[in-house]
Amino acid sequence: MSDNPAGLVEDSSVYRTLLESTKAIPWKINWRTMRFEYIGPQIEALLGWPQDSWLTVDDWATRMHPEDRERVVNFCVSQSEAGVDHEADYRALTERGEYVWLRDVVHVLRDDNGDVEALIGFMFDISERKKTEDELVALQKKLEEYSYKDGLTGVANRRMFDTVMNENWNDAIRHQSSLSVILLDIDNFKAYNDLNGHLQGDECLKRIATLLENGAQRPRDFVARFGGEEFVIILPETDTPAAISVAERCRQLLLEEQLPQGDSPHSKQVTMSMGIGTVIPSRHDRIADFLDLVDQRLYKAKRDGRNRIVFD
Ligand SMILES: Nc1nc2c(ncn2[C@@H]2O[C@H](COP(=O)(O)OP(=O)(O)OP(=O)(O)O)[C@@H](O)[C@H]2O)c(=O)[nH]1
Repeated sequence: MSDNPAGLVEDSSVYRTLLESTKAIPWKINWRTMRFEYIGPQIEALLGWPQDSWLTVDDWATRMHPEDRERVVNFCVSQSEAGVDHEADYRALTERGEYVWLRDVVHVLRDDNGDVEALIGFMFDISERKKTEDELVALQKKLEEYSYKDGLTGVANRRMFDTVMNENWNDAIRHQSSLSVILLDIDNFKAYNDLNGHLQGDECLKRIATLLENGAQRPRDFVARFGGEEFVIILPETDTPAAISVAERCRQLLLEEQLPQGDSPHSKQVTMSMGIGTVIPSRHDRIADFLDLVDQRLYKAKRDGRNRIVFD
């Protein structure tokens, strides 16, 4: 029987062939001299730098993205000093000036005294994986956005309105400040859709959403789509006269847009009706009651002939 029971090949050329035919790039660094003792020839195909240009750890560190360098070098040095195997992801500079995402998997070798002697490892090209990760992060962000944005108009949706309204309500209780809300409904929008088509109706909703965002100018003012052809504006720290002037500004902006109503018997131009409410809420008041009151005013504006603002 052989004295090599594991069947390990003793001819080092076999190992070399194996190492140099993998996609991962093998390397070895002498920890005392901080010089490369070996790096696989595959490095040239991946990064463009010739195999014999990798002399010291400085060649490794300087060919790293400046944003990754300090973090990765500090991490690898501290792990190596502690004798801990580790991995690090970073962007490596190519000879053409581009960057490739690498994962370095590092194994720490110790001598008989237990002192760190060398580092050996493999570099893996993880660009594809990173790309997928980045795409997933972007997708996740989009999904989060969709969960609080109205898909058609891009302003906040009803769910977001509920959250923001709650925050402002509590804030107004705490500071005993005036909180105003404007509820707006496009007039005769059914007729608009019937006359101009649903797509044109969608366009009209988008333009009105943009215009409302321009009309409510303070940083904490907040516009949301309340549902269908109804929008809502929250105006924190705003009394009734100030809320009326925001509503008037929005109405004015809509008139300036001159959106034709189509061949409608109602009016030549798209208009909207608005209800305004202002409250300095106490702990006993309920948001739903306040919104009901504003809604009643909006419907009073409709009943009184539309294209108007009702605030009491
Ligand atoms: N194009 C489009 N239309 C919508 C959307 N959401 C709601 N609508 C339409 O808005 C119209 C609302 O009609 P009604 O509730 O009868 O009110 P109105 O015709 O505006 O009449 P008043 O509010 O009384 O002035 C309906 O025809 C809905 O189909 C949307 O996302 N896109």
